Amino acid sequence: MGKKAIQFGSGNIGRGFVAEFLHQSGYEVVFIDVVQQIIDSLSQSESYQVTEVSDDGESTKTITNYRAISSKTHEPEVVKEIATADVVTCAVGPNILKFIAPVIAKGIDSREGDKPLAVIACENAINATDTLRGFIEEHLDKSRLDSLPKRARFANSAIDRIVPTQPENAGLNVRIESFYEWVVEQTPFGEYGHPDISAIHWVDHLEPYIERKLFTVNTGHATAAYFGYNAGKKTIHESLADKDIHKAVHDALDETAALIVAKHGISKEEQKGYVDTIVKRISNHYLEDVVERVGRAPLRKLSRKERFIGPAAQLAERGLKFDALLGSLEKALLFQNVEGDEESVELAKILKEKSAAEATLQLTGLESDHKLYLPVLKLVEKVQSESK
Ligand SMILES: NC(=O)c1ccc[n+]([C@@H]2O[C@H](COP(=O)([O-])OP(=O)(O)OC[C@H]3O[C@@H](n4cnc5c(N)ncnc54)[C@H](O)[C@@H]3O)[C@@H](O)[C@H]2O)c1
Ligand SMILES: O=P(O)(O)OC[C@@H](O)[C@@H](O)[C@H](O)[C@H](O)CO
Repeated sequence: MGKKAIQFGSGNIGRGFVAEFLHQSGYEVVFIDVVQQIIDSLSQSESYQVTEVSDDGESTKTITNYRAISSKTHEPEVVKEIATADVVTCAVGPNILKFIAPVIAKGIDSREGDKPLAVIACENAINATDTLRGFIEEHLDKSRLDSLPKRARFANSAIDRIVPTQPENAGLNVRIESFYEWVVEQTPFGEYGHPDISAIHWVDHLEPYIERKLFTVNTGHATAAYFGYNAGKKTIHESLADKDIHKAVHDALDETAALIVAKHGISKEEQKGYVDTIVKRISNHYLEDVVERVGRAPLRKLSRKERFIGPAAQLAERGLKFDALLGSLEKALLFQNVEGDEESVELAKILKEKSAAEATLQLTGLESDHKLYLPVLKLVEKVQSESK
């Protein structure tokens, strides 16, 4: 039998990145989603195209050898597929992991244990696979937990490729940037060895990679999005063309660079080169990446380990500067009541109805004795008083 991968989430990253590389490595891909329209489109087509766009022009790859199943209407089929798969990946969003866990648990429970399933969550979050594993374990047959390592192995990953919201008439086709990075822990696979997926850079320690990615690409991206949104810009490219926003992004990335250099032993020169590449990437005008996509789900982005509070808290602990990150945070707090974004509506409600202390705790999870707590509390008070 050929190699089979189950991909939860057939959205931008699912189709445009994960499935592309699974396909390239010889896997049949079974997409699992809950949106019937996308299941139908995938089921009724034999191929779709992934087009890389850059200054060097366009280059298109055709993806074939896939099927699609709805976990909403056909859960038993999904369980059967997982029982005989080599790999489970997901790109559904960090808040959705708890919803896909029960069916993955059933699939793992129905495996016998000749070779473990490789589970790799491909989300923008620190240790998303560990989070998914925690939810899966809540649903596993407790009497068989001893044999879990023979039935499944779990590896954290860092995934980087900009896949913007696609034009409405694009169908299944995806336009993306040519750059990509997919880094995954290899130690969890132990004696079995990691799965054979050509795009992946396998490492023993993921933290430097995931923190560098989240606190550079995503901190810079989100800073451009929130400043841009508040200045009436449409895209990230347009935002970065504004010299004040460009400076705000660089200032924030100078601060996160200080953390990355101090914590992970990456040289200043290497980090500077990385930052320059990232700013060039997020400025890519071919991508038409709208500020609402990049700023989406502000409650997740404001949380304790995420792209602003995560690095700012660590900088504060080290006695290093974090003022520019506070500037980004202020703009993020103003991303309120954005059409189609439930979290932005909830953010507005929290800031309106809660005291500054309650809102600070709920939004950021910062401990009241943390060095970052008071500066953030003051910022929350300022945003609240200016909104009145
Ligand atoms: N787009 C990017 O540039 C990019 C890059 C790197 C990482 N990521 C990360 O990848 C993840 C997905 O992002 P995206 O941009 O592809 O989002 P997306 O909204 O395009 O895709 C998410 C998909 O998950 C599906 N889904 C939702 N609930 C589900 C469920 N219960 N079961 C199965 N499928 C479900 C949705 O229907 C949708 O098709 C996020 O964690 C994001 O941070 C995105
Ligand atoms: O996906 P989010 O909501 O965590 O962040 C939005 C963008 O910054 C993100 O999708 C980037 O495009 C991506 O992380 C690039 O690798």
